[in-house]
Amino acid sequence: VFSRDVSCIPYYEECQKTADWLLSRTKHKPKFAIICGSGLGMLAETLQDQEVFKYSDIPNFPQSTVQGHVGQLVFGELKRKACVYMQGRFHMYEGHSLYKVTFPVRVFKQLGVETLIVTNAAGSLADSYKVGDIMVIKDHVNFPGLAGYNALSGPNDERFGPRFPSMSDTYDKDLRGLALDLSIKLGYSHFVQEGVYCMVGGPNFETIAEARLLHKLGIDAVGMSTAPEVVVAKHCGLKVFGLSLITNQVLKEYGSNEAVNHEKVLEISKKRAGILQDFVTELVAQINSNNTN
Ligand SMILES: O=P(O)(O)O[C@H]1O[C@H](CO)[C@@H](O)[C@H]1O
Ligand SMILES: Nc1nc2[nH]cnc2c(=O)[nH]1
Repeated sequence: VFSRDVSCIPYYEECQKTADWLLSRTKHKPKFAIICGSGLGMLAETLQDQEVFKYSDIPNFPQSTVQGHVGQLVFGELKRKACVYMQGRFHMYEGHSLYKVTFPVRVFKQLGVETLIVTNAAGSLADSYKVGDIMVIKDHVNFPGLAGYNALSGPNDERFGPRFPSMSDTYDKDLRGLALDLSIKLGYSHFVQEGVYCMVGGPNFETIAEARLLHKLGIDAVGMSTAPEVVVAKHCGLKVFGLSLITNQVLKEYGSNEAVNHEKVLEISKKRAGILQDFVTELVAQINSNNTN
């Protein structure tokens, strides 16, 4: 489940075939790819001149199985910048190999994408965060990766990137700075934070003891995605920027009956998607006007 089946057709060629299939059907040449987190598919709604491809029609693409993840790629223009949105991501807990989870990122690279923007729904461990806050991801802890369940496990294809990629500067410093400046300009600074995201395997939410452990480790927000996509993006030379929407507080005390569930996560995502959409739209516009890209 966790590493790729090395007996399948060559991975690079497989990604290229999918990229070529898409390029022959869309007029857009995206420089930005945006992955929509749980319940955040509507981020793509502001795209102009849309072209939509269902995952079930795209060669080699996995299928979405989680509620709140529609399962289609949407190409279009945001402030005249060509973008591709992934409405529905793949998670390790769905049973996809990490090679499948990260397949779209490598396809994006072969489409000519230069910047990957990841979004996710996450629970907060930081005491100062509130439900509805947006966290600019400064760094991550890839728990499955640390335990050997890494999307880069298996033979390394140098055409994607090096065997031992550095991850010390993964979330682009300039883009983080730009986002924090933008949050002030947009009047968002009272709910925009910067912090560390942690990926756990899921699909269960945290026990109290696990929540306390993550809190002690200095983690600000926890979810079940993002790290594999980001690791693969960094490996193949994409710029990375990430936003977590805080959909719930992770319980750290016994005796509460406030337990989180996926429906509550989706409810908050739906409520805050508009704000996240504006943030991403303005950021994409600024990246170009500031020549940060
Ligand atoms: O990370 P995304 O896909 O936003 O979704 C998060 O929300 C779901 C749990 O409600 C999990 O899939 C978790 O990873
Ligand atoms: N692991 C985990 N994933 C989430 N996704 C949204 N909220 C949460 C949470 O509290 N924990």
